[in-house]
Amino acid sequence: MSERPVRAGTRDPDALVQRAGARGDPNHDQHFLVDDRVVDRIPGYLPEGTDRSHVLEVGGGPGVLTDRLLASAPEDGRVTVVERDPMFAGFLREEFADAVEAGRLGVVEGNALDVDLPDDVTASVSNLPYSVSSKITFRLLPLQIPMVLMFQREFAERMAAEPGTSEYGRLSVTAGHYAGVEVVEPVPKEAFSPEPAVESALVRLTPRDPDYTVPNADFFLRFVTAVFTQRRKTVRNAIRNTAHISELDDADAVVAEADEELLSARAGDLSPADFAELASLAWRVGEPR
Ligand SMILES: C[S@@+](CC[C@H](N)C(=O)[O-])C[C@H]1O[C@@H](n2cnc3c(N)ncnc32)[C@H](O)[C@@H]1O
Repeated sequence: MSERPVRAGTRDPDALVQRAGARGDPNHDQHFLVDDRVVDRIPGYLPEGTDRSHVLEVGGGPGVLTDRLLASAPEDGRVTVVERDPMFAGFLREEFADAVEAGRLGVVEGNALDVDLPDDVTASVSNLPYSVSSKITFRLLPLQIPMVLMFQREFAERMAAEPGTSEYGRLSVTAGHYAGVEVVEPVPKEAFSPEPAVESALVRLTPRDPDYTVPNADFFLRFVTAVFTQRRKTVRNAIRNTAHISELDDADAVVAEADEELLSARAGDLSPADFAELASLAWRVGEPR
């Protein structure tokens, strides 16, 4: 049995998994980082100048990332880790008992989708459970904090995609509404145990105001989602065909007033600002419910 090291930031991933006494269960999104070169780099991907006084980690597992986050926090800084699996939540409390006692680590046992989150978190660094990574991300994005999150690689590339590329879509526009999105490191399957079926990537999300304005953010996101469900159609037809999703009573009024160039394009060619122009018009004349 390996000893628990005293200094944060030095715990060996394999030893942690061993001490936790349980293998990761892929059916519960449990793929643990075991390549310490990758883990060591992760906290450094937060944007320069990030306030690290209270970092949120979603999905702590056996705590290899928790360990690095505690090590990279300022002396009076805190880490809160949310973990759904009671066995791993209990292990984290025990393994990091010193940090818990000192008030530097809080372990919240529960589902990150609905558990109360502390209202003073300043950043998030997480190796997310992939089956709910989108929902968790869109719960965190409105907090407008810098984040470094691990995703399935394909998902990460869709989030960061530019207009006109095949990866560009609903995800790129909606995530980009809250943050600048950059893929900072592709991570191979071998960095995890058990290995996931897909490749992964680390993404940096830097909060920012978009370079356009919209009268209602929820409606904008709904409108973008609706139009992208018909990405092969012209925007004109997509707006008409998806009024039930965007919840517009008068999609024809939108089409009658919109710019012809935007209407004859496909969704994948519109910039976020183009979407904002159309959504603003739809909000004004389309009788949104
Ligand atoms: C990919 S593992 C990451 C574990 C650890 N941070 C690491 O990097 O090795 C995801 C963790 O999230 C936990 N988890 C799964 N679904 C969750 C949810 N809805 N809310 C909170 N934690 C969840 C799993 O039990 C697992 O420990």
